[in-house]
Amino acid sequence: MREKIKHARRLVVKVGSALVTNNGAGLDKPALDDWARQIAALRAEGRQITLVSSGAIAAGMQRLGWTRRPQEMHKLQAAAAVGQMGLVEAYEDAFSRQGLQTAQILLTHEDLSDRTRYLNARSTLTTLLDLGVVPIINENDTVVTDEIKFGDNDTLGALVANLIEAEALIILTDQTGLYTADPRKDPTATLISEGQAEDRQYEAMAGGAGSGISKGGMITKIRAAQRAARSGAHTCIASGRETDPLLRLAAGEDIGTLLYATSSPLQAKKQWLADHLQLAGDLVIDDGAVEALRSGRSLLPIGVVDVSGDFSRGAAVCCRSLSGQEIARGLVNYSASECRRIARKPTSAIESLLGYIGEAELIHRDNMVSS
Ligand SMILES: Nc1ncnc2c1ncn2[C@@H]1O[C@H](COP(=O)(O)OP(=O)(O)O)[C@@H](O)[C@H]1O
Ligand SMILES: N[C@@H](CCC(=O)OP(=O)(O)O)C(=O)O
Repeated sequence: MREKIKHARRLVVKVGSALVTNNGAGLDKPALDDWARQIAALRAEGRQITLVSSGAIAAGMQRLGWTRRPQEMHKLQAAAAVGQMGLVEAYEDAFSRQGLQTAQILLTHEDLSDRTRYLNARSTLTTLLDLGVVPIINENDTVVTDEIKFGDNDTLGALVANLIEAEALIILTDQTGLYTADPRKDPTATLISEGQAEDRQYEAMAGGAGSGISKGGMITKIRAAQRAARSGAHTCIASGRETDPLLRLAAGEDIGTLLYATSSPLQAKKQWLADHLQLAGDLVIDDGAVEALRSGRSLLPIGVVDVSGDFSRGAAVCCRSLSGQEIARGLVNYSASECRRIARKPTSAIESLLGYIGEAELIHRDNMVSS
């Protein structure tokens, strides 16, 4: 199984706050130098590496002399603005010593849910990689609101892996991998060497963040592996404090935890749809429509019993069963008010109800992905 990482040509490496800031003590420059050295060696083998780095808030807090992570959004955003400066400066220094150029990319979830901006982000990133530059990505913490945030950088790392169709996502953290329980709380917990990313049993083993400066914890890493697997990327969770973790993983060595992808990759557009963290509204559908969607057919207005949200044509919406379960998500051909008018009606009635001939389907199967 470890051969999967050995043969990966395009990789995303995510490093967490605890590592980058040495548990909040300030930017760990020797650690940054060490990752830059390993990444330079991987580049020299012809691999393309994108780095997703946390640490802006933790570094900003340290620069501002704050010892406790504030609760207020504006203070966190201010700390991120201060810390991001130091973070990219330190990375630029570290990579330039290896003869590599870097580029800073700050993203919000809104950037990736808008199709045009998503495609722009993808072509900029792949151009940078082709130029031999190492992109360094973080969430654009200074402008995000709850509605448009990824929330944690494990999720961001997975979405970036999907965006650039990377073959591997390597998450470096402060533990040697995924354990059967949080090793900080359960000393009998044992390391899991590998398993299927889609295997639901791992979620139950994973707890929250290990320190006050990190955000995600192990659960977001497991979910990141599930997300990355949808585009065929395999995920490794390993310690950033071991000797040469990136080089050893890339050589196929059995360290950390490998959560491998098993299902065939979703088509790129469907992948983009699946990666939407927020949807514009809900279409509640009857049992017949649930069955139609599950067998890969389009959604027709007749199967829709209720519509919630205020969305326009082309928005990404959720299709839910009568019991509230998410069945699929897709790009809708009609606005929310039009959907309400044609819900429960046969396709033949669309023209007389709306006054124009639109698409026969409310959501075409090419624009839909099952959940
Ligand atoms: N099953 C588990 N296996 C390993 N670590 C776990 C597990 N459950 C919770 N954790 C915690 O997750 C922490 C790593 O996540 P986090 O603190 O968010 O780090 P990072 O800043 O690298 O994202 C570990 O320090 C550990 O305490
Ligand atoms: N964008 C934030 C990252 C927060 C975060 O997700 O941290 P972590 O759980 O350590 O990966 C920052 O740079 O501080």
